[in-house]
Amino acid sequence: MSRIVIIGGGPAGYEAALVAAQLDAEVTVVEADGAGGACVLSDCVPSKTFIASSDVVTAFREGGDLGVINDNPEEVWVDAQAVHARVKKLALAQSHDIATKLTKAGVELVAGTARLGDDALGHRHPVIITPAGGDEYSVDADVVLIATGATPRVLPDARPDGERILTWRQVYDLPELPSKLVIVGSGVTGAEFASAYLAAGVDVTLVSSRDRVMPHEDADAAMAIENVFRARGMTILGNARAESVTRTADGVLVTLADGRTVEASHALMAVGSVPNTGSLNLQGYGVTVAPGGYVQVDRVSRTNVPGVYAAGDCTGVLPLASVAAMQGRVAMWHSLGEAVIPLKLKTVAANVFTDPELANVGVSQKEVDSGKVPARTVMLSLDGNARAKMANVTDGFIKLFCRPASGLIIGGVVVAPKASELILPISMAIENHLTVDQLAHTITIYPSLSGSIAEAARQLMQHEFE
Ligand SMILES: Cc1cc2nc3c(=O)[nH]c(=O)nc-3n(C[C@H](O)[C@H](O)[C@H](O)COP(=O)(O)OP(=O)(O)OC[C@H]3O[C@@H](n4cnc5c(N)ncnc54)[C@H](O)[C@@H]3O)c2cc1C
Ligand SMILES: NC(=O)c1ccc[n+]([C@@H]2O[C@H](COP(=O)([O-])OP(=O)(O)OC[C@H]3O[C@@H](n4cnc5c(N)ncnc54)[C@H](O)[C@@H]3O)[C@@H](O)[C@H]2O)c1
Repeated sequence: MSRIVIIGGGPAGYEAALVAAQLDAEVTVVEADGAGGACVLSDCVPSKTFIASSDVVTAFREGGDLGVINDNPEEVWVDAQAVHARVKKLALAQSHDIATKLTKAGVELVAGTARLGDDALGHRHPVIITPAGGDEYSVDADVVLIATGATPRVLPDARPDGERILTWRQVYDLPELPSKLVIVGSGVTGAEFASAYLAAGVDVTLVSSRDRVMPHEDADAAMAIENVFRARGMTILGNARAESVTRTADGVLVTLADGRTVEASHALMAVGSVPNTGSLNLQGYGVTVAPGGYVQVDRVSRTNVPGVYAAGDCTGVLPLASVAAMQGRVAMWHSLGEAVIPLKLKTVAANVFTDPELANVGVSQKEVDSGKVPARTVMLSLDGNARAKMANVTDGFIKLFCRPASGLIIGGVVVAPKASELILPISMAIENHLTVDQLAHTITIYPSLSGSIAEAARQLMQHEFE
């Protein structure tokens, strides 16, 4: 029986553990904070739960446009303590569910921390485990999986204090919503929180280091969302780098590199993450660590040391829960001798949970524009869609990319409410090598937003005859 030790119990670690247990390995997961890791306890699950509450506020505020009158929309307010309590309760419940699943599968779950021991230059790898409140001990593993995730990046002159200068993990401890919030960093994390706080009625200023928000996303989609943000009253400072964030008597002062300053009641730092790899004795053990602290892995999650694998955010491959989970599973299938398909990022769909949402999959507009990927493109606004009109959806579009000659679908972008649910047909089309003709011939529900996906495919068909 193979002895496996997994360091970190987030999606990479716990999904790996379930696969290894299914393959009859003896598995130990060592997790510092709780089953589900940061994904469940402090990052993905809490933020999406918070957003679920802010979406309700938006629905209330916009009801008037559909003839549902709230005499005083300003009276709709967010009880921060109730929302925060719900966020924490839901995260803990999810963590508990995962712990139960692991235990039922026969996985040993140790609350504590672990690191690699001294390199024994053998086939087994010593892992030093320090259980919470207990004495450290060593386990010799045939296979070790490093799945330790990442931690919010801290700027030297903007140190979070948990009161006024916050990381995204600390916001749920606030007794009330900020009266004025400045969010530093307009990547996916910054944009999601900016959208949610704005909806919740907070005066939001977003400090964006580039000329537009979400610089890594599709430019049309990011601009569409930026326009919604501005129309709803958000202040967005473009080409602005925060140099420092300091406390004032009753709030914070953000100083930008160009000398501008912003005062607010609170600052939320969303300037990226750093991998949790500093205290694992990786270098001592001979595991290659790339610049930035990421563990270097191949597409089956192997490090350079046989028997030592790594998965998830600590590898920097693509920081998504879905990818972390697949990297973890692939590591176990590979190490336990199962047939395995190396990780493919081509069909990974991602979604930004702003309002509206932004989902994408496959090739990007940037790759098409640069000539790297030859493709035909169509971008179809949702404003002609009957269902969108009924629901008063005024912002959004569907974008499809296909191969010029064959019409094979190779990518797509959706900006819409619940874009996360609308991207699946495009992902399935890419995964299953479908053409725009095949998508166009699929009969969709009328009226539906997904009807616009088939309509976009029809438009790409028409191009073939031009
Ligand atoms: C605000 C935010 C929102 C996000 N929303 C989404 C989303 O909607 N969808 C999505 O797909 N992705 C989302 N992500 C990304 C997603 O959270 C990560 O990709 C995912 O958590 C990575 O999983 P992981 O298993 O690698 O690490 P983690 O979930 O970070 O888990 C790693 C765990 O290992 C523990 N650990 C570290 N060192 C040790 C040690 N030495 N011993 C024991 N334990 C240790 C850590 O405490 C942590 O609990 C979001 C990220 C952020 C920051
Ligand atoms: N919905 C989701 O799936 C979801 C949500 C959040 C995060 N994530 C994952 O996490 C990854 C990281 O996203 P992120 O937004 O946390 O980090 P990021 O690194 O993508 O963005 C951080 C931003 O902060 C900016 N920045 C850095 N220093 C700054 C400064 N001094 N002043 C102003 N701006 C500054 C950077 O230029 C960058 O644009 C994403 O790519 C995504 O994979 C996913």
